[in-house]
Amino acid sequence: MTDIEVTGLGKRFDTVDALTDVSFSLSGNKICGLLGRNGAGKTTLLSIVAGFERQTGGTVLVDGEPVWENPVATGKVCLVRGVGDATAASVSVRELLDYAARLRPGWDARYAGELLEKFEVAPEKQAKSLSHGKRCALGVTIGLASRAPVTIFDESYLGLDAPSRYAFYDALLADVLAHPRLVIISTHLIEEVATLFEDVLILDRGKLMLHEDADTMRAAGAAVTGDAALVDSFTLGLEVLGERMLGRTKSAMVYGPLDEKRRARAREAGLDLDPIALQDLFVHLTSGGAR
Ligand SMILES: Nc1ncnc2c1ncn2[C@@H]1O[C@H](COP(=O)(O)OP(=O)(O)OP(=O)(O)O)[C@@H](O)[C@H]1O
Repeated sequence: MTDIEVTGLGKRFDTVDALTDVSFSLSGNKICGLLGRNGAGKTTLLSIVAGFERQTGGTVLVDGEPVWENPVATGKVCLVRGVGDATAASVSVRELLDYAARLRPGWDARYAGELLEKFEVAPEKQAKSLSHGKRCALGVTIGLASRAPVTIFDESYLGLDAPSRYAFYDALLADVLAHPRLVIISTHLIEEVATLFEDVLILDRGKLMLHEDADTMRAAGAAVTGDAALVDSFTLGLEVLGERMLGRTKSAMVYGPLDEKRRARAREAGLDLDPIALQDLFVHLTSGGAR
């Protein structure tokens, strides 16, 4: 089991503070979601954690070791950024996987082959000549088959079409169950992957806004559904994040804990209470002005 300890992390690019005083720790075998709007600092943070980029302040430790220019620490982290940096290479897919196999002690060649078949990526093709979606598929194949103790997908599956994205989610879940490890998924498209997350980190303008386990986050609000008039009466005085109508039925997303008395009132009124969608919460928490 590998752990990551980030303390007071800062990164300045010329005049831009991409990260400011970010601190958190992750340990245990689980899937964590790193959420943030465009420009929030996700790629910068993950690049520093993987040792691709050097911080300008603070520390990042992997199993107690600083990551910058330290192969002991960086060898434990596999970061797939976008389509995967490696997929731009002028080599065949097969050669690229052979290279990954030499680099990654946990590499599973048979599994990599199965994934290529699943995503219909031809091993003899030049990696950089693949379509954008197939390069994404190759990137996530390298990430999954690396079996690195810390595997990071930085928006790396977003170029996949819907069937391939769901194939990726299924493969990830099955593989993490069979080979437990720490996985970090960075995204701003949350709905599809939200159910995979056990932990959620939200970055906002370079600062860590929230680090919570996903169940606690979902319990921070509720979706109240039922007859529109009854929903309106129930939500009076509560913070409502959004509403949806379907005929006479309304669903309102309420932010803030509901005590047992209120929950009983909802039941008596025939209203349904469900956990709030992570996406709705994310939009609410980070919508303080577009950049
Ligand atoms: N090499 C760089 N030089 C200058 N500024 C940079 C550099 N890399 C990132 N930045 C700036 O740092 C901030 C964070 O960028 P970053 O790419 O980490 O955000 P992100 O959350 O990954 O965004 P997105 O979701 O749009 O990919 C942005 O303001 C960006 O312009």
